[in-house]
Amino acid sequence: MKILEVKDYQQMSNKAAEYIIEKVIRFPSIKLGLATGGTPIGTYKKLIEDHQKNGTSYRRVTTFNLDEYIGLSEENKNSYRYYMNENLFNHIDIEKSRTFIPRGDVDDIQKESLYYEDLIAKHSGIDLQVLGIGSNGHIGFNEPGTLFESSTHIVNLAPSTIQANARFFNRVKEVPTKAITMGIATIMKSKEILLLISGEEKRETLFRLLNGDVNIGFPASVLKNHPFVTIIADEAAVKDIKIPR
Ligand SMILES: O=P(O)(O)OC[C@H]1O[C@](O)(CO)[C@@H](O)[C@@H]1O
Repeated sequence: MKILEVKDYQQMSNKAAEYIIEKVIRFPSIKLGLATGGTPIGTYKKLIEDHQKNGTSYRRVTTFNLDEYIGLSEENKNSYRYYMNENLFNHIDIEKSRTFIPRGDVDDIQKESLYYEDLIAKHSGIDLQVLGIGSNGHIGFNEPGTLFESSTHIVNLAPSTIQANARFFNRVKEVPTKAITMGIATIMKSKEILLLISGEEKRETLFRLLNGDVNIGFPASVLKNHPFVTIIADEAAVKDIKIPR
């Protein structure tokens, strides 16, 4: 894993956006894996700014999002489809028909999981997957204990994840308790991974990632088995952590 240390959230967002833009310019038909949550919002802002200023085009780009809450329709303001439209897709020239997010509001979620996994495979996989990380080490919505062999599946969200995500809802009771997520094996099949970590509250998470062993109790540890992972972490997250070189 390669680690790029930057000053703060803004610098992390700038660097991540530069990283993505460079790939999109070099490979206009790139397949990007995208994340939601608070972490990538600044990165998406920079992508929009660059698109408006420099005209970087996403016309031929295909995107696959990691996850979606079960029970929320695409129009629901807390759905990840709504988030992606609002924070990125509505402001760049991407073809909406090439932006894929698992559906959380269909009757047969099991079928949707198989369909989504198959869809990614049919597109020959993801070239660059952007990831955030939960405090408990979750990637996508793969909570501790998820098998590394897992493909797209349904999960029960950990109480700590529900608490952490309650800030986006009016009340904690409104946070869905289940989600559909790419599995760990799905994520690991991506050719390259860009992991973003910011803030003091993620310091222990980063410490465990860098210094702990690979085990299913801390899902992100699997990334140590991937040949091309770049972490962009800010000072608040990295502070006092000895980075193994
Ligand atoms: O970026 P945040 O809001 O800290 O969330 C971290 C991770 O948790 C999730 O929001 C899921 O809980 C992921 O989508 C995200 O990568």
